[in-house]
Amino acid sequence: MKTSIATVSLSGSLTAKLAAIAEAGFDGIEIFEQDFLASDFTPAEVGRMVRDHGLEITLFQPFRDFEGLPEPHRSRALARAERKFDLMNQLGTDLMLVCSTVHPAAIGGIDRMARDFRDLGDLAARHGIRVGFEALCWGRFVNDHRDAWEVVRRADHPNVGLILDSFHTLARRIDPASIRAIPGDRIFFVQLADAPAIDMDLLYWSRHYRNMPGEGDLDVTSFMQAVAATGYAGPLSLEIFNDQFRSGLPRMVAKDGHRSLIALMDQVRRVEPAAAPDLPRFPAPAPVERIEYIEFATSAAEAPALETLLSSLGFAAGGRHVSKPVTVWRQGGVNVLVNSDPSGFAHSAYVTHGTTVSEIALMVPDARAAYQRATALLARPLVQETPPGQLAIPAIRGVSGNVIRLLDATSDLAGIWQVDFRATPAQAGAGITGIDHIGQTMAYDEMLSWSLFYTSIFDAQKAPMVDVVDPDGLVRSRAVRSGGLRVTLNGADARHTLAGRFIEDSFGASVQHVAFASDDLFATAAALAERGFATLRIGANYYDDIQARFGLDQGFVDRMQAASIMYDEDEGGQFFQLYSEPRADGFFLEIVQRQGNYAGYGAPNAPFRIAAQKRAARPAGMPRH
Ligand SMILES: O=C(O)c1ccc(O)c(O)c1
Ligand SMILES: [Mg+2]
Repeated sequence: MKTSIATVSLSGSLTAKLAAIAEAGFDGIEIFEQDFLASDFTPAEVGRMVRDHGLEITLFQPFRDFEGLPEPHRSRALARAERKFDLMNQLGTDLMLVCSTVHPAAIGGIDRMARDFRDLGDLAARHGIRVGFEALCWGRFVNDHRDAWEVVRRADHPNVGLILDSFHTLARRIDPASIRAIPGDRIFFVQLADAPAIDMDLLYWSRHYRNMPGEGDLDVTSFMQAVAATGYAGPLSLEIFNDQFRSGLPRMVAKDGHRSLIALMDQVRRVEPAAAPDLPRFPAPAPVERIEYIEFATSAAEAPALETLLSSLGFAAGGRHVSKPVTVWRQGGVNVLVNSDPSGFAHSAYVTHGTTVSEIALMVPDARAAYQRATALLARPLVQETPPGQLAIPAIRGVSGNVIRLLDATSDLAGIWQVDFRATPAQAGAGITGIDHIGQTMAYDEMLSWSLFYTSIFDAQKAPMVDVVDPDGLVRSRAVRSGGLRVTLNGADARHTLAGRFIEDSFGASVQHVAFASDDLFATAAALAERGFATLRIGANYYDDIQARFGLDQGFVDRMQAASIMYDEDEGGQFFQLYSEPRADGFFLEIVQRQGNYAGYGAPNAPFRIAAQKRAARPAGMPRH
C-alpha cells in the first residue's frame, strides 16, 4: 500500500510539511501548485528536497478549467498545460490532476471534452507525462465520477486516466458501487477524504471541512472497498482541505492521516477479503469491557486530601502495591489507585499537571492483541522495566501522554490484584458500582485526533458533536464509546471556560472529570451527604424548568432538588446526575444513574452545571474574573 498526502492538508512551510509527512511514514506527496509557487525553491530543488526525505511526488495539481473550451481559450489552455509539463519534469513527477471545469466560457459536450483530453494526452505523452481527470462535485458539466470516466473512456488515450476523490463522490451521495465497473488500470490516482455531515454549499464544505477518513461521517470504507474491487494498486492519497489542519500542528495532522489510512485499509480487508491490501497483519478491533482502574498521580503531601475525597465517596483503602507507594481504594468493583511515588512516570505526571488521573486500565478480551493493534495504528508504546515477580502490563500513551494500560481476564494479567498488589475485597460503600465515563479536556483542535485514536484502535463508535454552553464561551463535546468504555472529549478554545481554564491551570492535563455509576442515585446522594461529600448545589430555577419541560411529578422534583440531582431523558430512558464542587484547578467528580437505555451524558444540563461550578469555585462576593 503506497500512501500519500497532499501538501494542502498541513500547515507550515513546504520544508516543515515534508519533515512531518516523512516522519509520519508516508511514501509520497501530492504537490499543490500554490505550495510550490509560494516557496522560493526552484522546481529541481523541491524535487530534491522531497526525495531527500525519502518521499516521491505522486501527483502535481490542480490544473483547472481545461476541457470544453472554444477557441482561442482552448489553444491557450493547451499551451498553459505544456508549461506545467515542463515544470513537472523538473520537479520529477509524471502525473497531473486536471479537475473538471468551472470556466464561464466553457461549452461542454462530451465528445468535445474527450477530444480535448485526447489532444492533451498526445501533448503529455511527448513530455513523458500522464494526466488524470477528476470530477469536482461542483463542476459545471462534469460533477460525477461516472461522467468523468465516460470522458476518459472516449478520449481513449494511454496517457489519460481517471482520478477519483471520495469527497466528490460521497458528497453528492453517488453510490460508490458504480466505481466497480471501471477498470482499475484506467484509474490513475485515488484521493481520500472524509467530512462531517453538514448541509452546506458543496464547494465551501469541500474547501473548509474535509477531514481524515474515519474522522467524519462519510462512508469512505464503502468507497475504498469499491476502489479495491477494481484492482487499483496505485497510491492512496489524503487530500484534506480543513481550516483547522491548515493552522494545526503538522506532525499531529500527518500522523493522524497515516493512522486513518492504516485503519481504513484494515477495515476494507476485513469486509472485502479479496481486496488484500499489502498491509501487515494485525488483530481486529475489539470492544473494551470496562475500566478496571484509574490511577491518580499525586504526592505524599497531596495524597491525604485525595483520600479524604475518596472516602467521602464511599471508597475504602483496600490494599497496597507490592513495591511502590500506591494504595488501592475500592468500592463495588471500582478500583482507584493513589500513586504518591516520588519518582518514575507517575511523579513526572504529577509534577507537570498536579494531582491528576495519570493512568487508565482497560479490560479488553485480549490485552496483547489490543496492544499489537494499537502500535500497528501508531499508538506510542510505553516501555517500562518490570521488577521481577510483577506483571508486564502492556501500555500505550493516550491523551496528553497519559498511560492506557491493557488488561484481560484470560492471561496472567488477570492476576493483577494478587500479583502486583496485596488487595483485599471491596467494601459496600455508598452504592457506587462502576465508572460510567471519563471526561477528557483538550484544545479544540485535538478533538478529531483523539476521537480517531479511540475509534481506530478499539471497536468504538463516536456520537455526534454537541455544543456545551459555558457562560464564558463554547465548548465542543463528543462522546466515544467502546463497549463498557465511555469517554467524553471536550474541546475548548475559549480560555475562560471551565474547560479552557483547566487546560491552562493543569498544563493540558486531560481527565477533567470522572463519572462514577450508581444503581440508586438518591440512596448514594444520602450516603455521600453523611460522609461529608461536597455536592455541587443546583439552583431552584433549574428544577422549575425540568418540572415544566418533562412534566414531572412535583414531589419527585422536590426530592431531586433536595439532593441537587440533575435529570435528563431520551427515547431510551432516564438519566440522573450529581456533581462534586470543582477543585481549584477545575477537576471534578460526577455520579450518574442510567435507567433503561438512556444513551447520552446529560448534555442539556451542562450549561447549568457549569454555571453552578463557576459560582462554587469563586468565593462569594468576588468578581467574575
Ligand atoms: O477545491 C478545489 O478546487 C479542488 C482542487 C483539486 C482537487 O483535487 C479537489 O478535490 C478540489
Ligand atoms: Mg481532489
